[in-house]
Amino acid sequence: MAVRRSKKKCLVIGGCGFLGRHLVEELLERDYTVNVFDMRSTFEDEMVTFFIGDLCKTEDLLPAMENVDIVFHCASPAPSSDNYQLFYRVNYEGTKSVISACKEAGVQRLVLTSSASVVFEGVDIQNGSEDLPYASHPIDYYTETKILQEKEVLKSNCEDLHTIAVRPHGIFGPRDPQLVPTVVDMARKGKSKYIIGDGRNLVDFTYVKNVVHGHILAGESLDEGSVTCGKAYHITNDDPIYFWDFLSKILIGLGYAAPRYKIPYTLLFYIALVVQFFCTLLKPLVVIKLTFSPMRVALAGTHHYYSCERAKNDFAYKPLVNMDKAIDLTVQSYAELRKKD
Ligand SMILES: NC(=O)C1=CN([C@@H]2O[C@H](COP(=O)(O)OP(=O)(O)OC[C@H]3O[C@@H](n4cnc5c(N)ncnc54)[C@H](O)[C@@H]3O)[C@@H](O)[C@H]2O)C=CC1
Ligand SMILES: CC(C)=CCC[C@@H](C)[C@H]1CC[C@H]2C3=C(CC[C@]12C)[C@@]1(C)CCC(=O)C[C@@H]1CC3
Repeated sequence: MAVRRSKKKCLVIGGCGFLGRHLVEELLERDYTVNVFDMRSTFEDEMVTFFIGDLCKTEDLLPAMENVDIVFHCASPAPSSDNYQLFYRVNYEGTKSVISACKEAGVQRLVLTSSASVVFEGVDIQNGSEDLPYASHPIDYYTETKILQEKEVLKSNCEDLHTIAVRPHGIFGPRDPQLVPTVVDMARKGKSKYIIGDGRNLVDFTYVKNVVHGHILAGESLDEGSVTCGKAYHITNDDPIYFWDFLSKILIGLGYAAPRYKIPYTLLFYIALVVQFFCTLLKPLVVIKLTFSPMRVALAGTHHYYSCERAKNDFAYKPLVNMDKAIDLTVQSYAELRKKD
């Protein structure tokens, strides 16, 4: 008689990262058995089996996929890196390795963490649905390879491997290495006094626990014949907020002053483009990290918020934590970044 496993087993690729580790914690809460695959180790948990390797190598992935029901692929190089080769290798070629490893190991469900930015070209998007076309001029290399990656995952959906792409936007929460630390760094350097544009551009910032909830529901939905197979889904807080109100709440919560002085969006965007051009010319001699890259200026000065109706309809998604509570929990978790008197 075949032995029936009672618990579902999953693998989180990128499980030592910000989103990945929150996903691991919630999967354990919901009684899944969890494997983690990552190229680095950032925490220990006796309930988790860790595999260290490079996702671009199928042979590294295979041992981690043994008897796995659902693979969550949420690994990527940091978006702030400017290295096209790295993005292409990990996000595109690496994702193809993940797909072949899933097929070879007999995994039936694959959930990709994509990004809502795959449709963003630097111009306003208001309540955008998943039917928007992919950006024909993506705002950076990261986004360009997230598009390639998502296309590959969705087209590999077949009878044996059911795939889905979750598109979060602006993830924040405890242990995020990117958003809150960057904003605080800017404040400490006196660069957070300015508002780009009129300050009334609405944006999705999504609390990490809501993103995790969306991923788990997406994975659970991938039954044979489900409408969700081969599709992309926005996962948001379903509560767009003025970009500058969000930043102000984080800054004030941590004891810093809110941005006050308005700079015209178009002016700053073109300045950022020119500065980026000179930085590229100087790259062989010196590497300069721009605080106001054209990508950041575009993200800070335009509307970009998305509808999550499809996720609500197809797998009953609804955010678990509202915006005020999410900001509060996030601010409380960053005691070390609080302004010292
Ligand atoms: N942070 C955000 O606001 C958003 C993130 N996303 C996506 O969510 C996912 C997770 O992002 P975060 O948790 O913020 O990033 P993170 O940088 O905290 O985690 C990514 C993890 O991937 C691992 N990784 C990278 N290359 C690898 C390789 N070759 N082999 C094995 N592991 C590798 C890293 O070691 C890291 O632990 C990414 O796919 C990202 O594109 C999407 C939308 C917004
Ligand atoms: C210009 C300024 C005031 C920037 C400070 C905040 C930024 C560090 C974040 C604001 C929006 C964020 C964001 C991302 C990274 C961090 C921000 C630029 C992503 C690019 C991360 C990866 C994605 O897939 C899309 C995100 C969009 C929003």
